[in-house]
Amino acid sequence: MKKAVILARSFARSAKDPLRLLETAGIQVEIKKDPDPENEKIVSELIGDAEGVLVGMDRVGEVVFTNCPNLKVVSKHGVGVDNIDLQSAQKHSVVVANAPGTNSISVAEMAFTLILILARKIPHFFEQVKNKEWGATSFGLELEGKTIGIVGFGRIGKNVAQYAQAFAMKVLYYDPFITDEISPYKKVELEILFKDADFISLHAPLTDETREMVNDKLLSLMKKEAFLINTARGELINEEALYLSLKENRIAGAALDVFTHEPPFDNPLLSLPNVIATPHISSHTREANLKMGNIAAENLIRVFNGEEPLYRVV
Ligand SMILES: NC(=O)C1=CN([C@@H]2O[C@H](COP(=O)(O)OP(=O)(O)OC[C@H]3O[C@@H](n4cnc5c(N)ncnc54)[C@H](OP(=O)(O)O)[C@@H]3O)[C@@H](O)[C@H]2O)C=CC1
Ligand SMILES: O=C(O)C(=O)CO
Repeated sequence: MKKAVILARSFARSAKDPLRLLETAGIQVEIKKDPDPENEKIVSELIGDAEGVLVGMDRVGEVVFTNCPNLKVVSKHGVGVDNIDLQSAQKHSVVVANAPGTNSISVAEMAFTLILILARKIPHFFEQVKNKEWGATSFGLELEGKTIGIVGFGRIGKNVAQYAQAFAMKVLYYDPFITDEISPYKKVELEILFKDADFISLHAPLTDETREMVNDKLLSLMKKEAFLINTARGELINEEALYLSLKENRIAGAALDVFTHEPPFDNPLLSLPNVIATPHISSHTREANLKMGNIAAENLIRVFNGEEPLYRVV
């Protein structure tokens, strides 16, 4: 009987159907809690002699591939595969698969939720009510007529653009891999996007090109009233530069679902009054969790059966 270890945290919480898929396929499933997803040694120990692993943000690199020679497939419970060393996987002949599109609605809805929360200063007013202070102490903003800049115009970015259009916002996007204009949106250079947008939402994958793409130079182009929203990956931003921009009120605020190191409990960004944060939960809805789980399970089963996964990365 082939064995698969499940490390993806949200899978373990509500994965009735995907779990049934795996068990019906005759796979021995072990659900384990990963206490330190960035530590490859621990990840290796948890995988042990299993042939398959279903991961969330658990780091899978050379250490894991070397320590787990039985491993045949790494199935990502989600989209971004930046936590998996793809070159190393190829070197060790391990298949990597992911679940594109399964969480794009949830993440786009989350990004837009954060935009609305920032625009209407919800955390500030909630604190105020809890402190028994009633009435408006400051003004929010309407979205109508404002400009949103979307970095990375893939599945999630395009959903965010649709929502923005429904709010009568102007939509700018930057994506070097899209050559044609996608009407009614406007493709622009990254610098123009940072200069002109009132809200900037990041939706690019983490790659060598995008790592710390949001640096001091780009941040310095932003309007003083503009907000940055990141539901993609923390590493897209140089966090030190962002900290200074926010601390010196050179930009209005930021909403961050993701950080360079997670959990970010010691991250100074969390001490700033103009930052709101969530614990990497943009895809955590019942609907997306089920879709991610089913595709991730199906990918694993297919590779175990000697077939192509639905979405092979390498
Ligand atoms: N917080 C969370 O819980 C979640 C975070 N995510 C993150 O969001 C990212 C985007 O997801 P999704 O929209 O589904 O992915 P997609 O692949 O559909 O979209 C990403 C887009 O960004 C483009 N891109 C690549 N490089 C750059 C660059 N240098 N600058 C700008 N754009 C670039 C891609 O082009 P091309 O396709 O040609 O490479 C693609 O069009 C994921 O990679 C993941 O890291 C995703 C889900 C949940
Ligand atoms: O799908 C992804 O890349 C995620 O980050 C899911 O949490």
